[in-house]
Amino acid sequence: MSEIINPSVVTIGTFDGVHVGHQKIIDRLIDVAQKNHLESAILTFFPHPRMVLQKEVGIKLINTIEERKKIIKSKGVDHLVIYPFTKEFSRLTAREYVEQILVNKLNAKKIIIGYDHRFGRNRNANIQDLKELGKTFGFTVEEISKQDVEEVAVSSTKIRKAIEEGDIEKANTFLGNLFSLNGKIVKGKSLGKTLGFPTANLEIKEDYKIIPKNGVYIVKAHLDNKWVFGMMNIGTNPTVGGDTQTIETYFLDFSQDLYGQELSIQILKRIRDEIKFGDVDQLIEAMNNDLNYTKSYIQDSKAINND
Ligand SMILES: Cc1cc2nc3c(=O)[nH]c(=O)nc-3n(C[C@H](O)[C@H](O)[C@H](O)COP(=O)(O)O)c2cc1C
Ligand SMILES: Nc1ncnc2c1ncn2[C@@H]1O[C@H](COP(=O)(O)OP(=O)(O)O)[C@@H](O)[C@H]1O
Repeated sequence: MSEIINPSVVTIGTFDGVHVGHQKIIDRLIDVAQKNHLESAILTFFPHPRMVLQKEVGIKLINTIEERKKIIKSKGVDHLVIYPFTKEFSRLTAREYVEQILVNKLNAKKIIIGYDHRFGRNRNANIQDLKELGKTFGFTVEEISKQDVEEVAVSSTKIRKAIEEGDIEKANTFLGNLFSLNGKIVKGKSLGKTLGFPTANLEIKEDYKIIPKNGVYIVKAHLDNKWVFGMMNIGTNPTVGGDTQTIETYFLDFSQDLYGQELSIQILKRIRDEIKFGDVDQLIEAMNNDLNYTKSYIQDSKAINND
């Protein structure tokens, strides 16, 4: 973790999704920073505390740590400080944590924090304790109200649920952005080309990334300096006897080799469930229907966005 030399205003949290509720806190953080001539910093823990303390839960996150870094940077926050959350770290007392991290490493002069934030060994300390420690260490504490905190927590949970149910449009509305999957294009079973629909297989290295419900989706990706639309299948390819989950996209009006490339694929809309067809001809017919549906979606969205 890098140290922040200049005095800062800090907020602490996971910020999973960096959604419209988080955006309000980020706006506040930047506003306080500017008015007080401080640098703005978000302190986040990675791996997520629940990944370390409750491994069995297997939590899924909307953003990988790399995705979160990128989005937060794009919002104009000066520092995203990622502190490695370990069992040893979780045993620091509240005072040790405040002194070692918030004061010595982040040089915090102001801390913006939820009314119910708890910290230190066994989550012993609360916002009142933080205010007291502020008197010793020279920072002040600004509280985020119950209502604002609940809005944020509820929408991260709501977004995860919407993604798991395949309701990408709802997730995108809450995110104020398009949900995306990022990874590398790898070789598949080499069946796609024979079906007339070559598909780029996306390999996501982070096992904690949330994956939408199996099914077919309209997507877009930035390839070769332009936006290309595609249709993505998430599933096990039951028609051709597959059994492991793959994420594969056929890109429209595109014919280049994508193997080995890092791709960011943004998901726009769900089309249908993945189906186990009786034979490959039925699958091809369904893919052609998906193609027609996708083309008319693109036409309509072009009419709306005028691009
Ligand atoms: C738009 C689209 C829809 C698809 N729908 C289904 C489906 O409903 N059922 C299915 O078994 N496979 C479906 N597939 C997956 C094909 O079976 C898959 O593309 C084929 O197995 C090629 O795999 P490969 O890329 O590993 O060669 C779909 C693929 C695409 C691109
Ligand atoms: N329109 C396209 N959409 C997706 N991939 C394409 C397209 N045109 C060419 N490709 C290339 O073809 C590969 C997919 O071919 P495919 O026969 O499905 O093989 P495999 O399943 O072994 O990856 C992609 O990874 C990409 O490199």
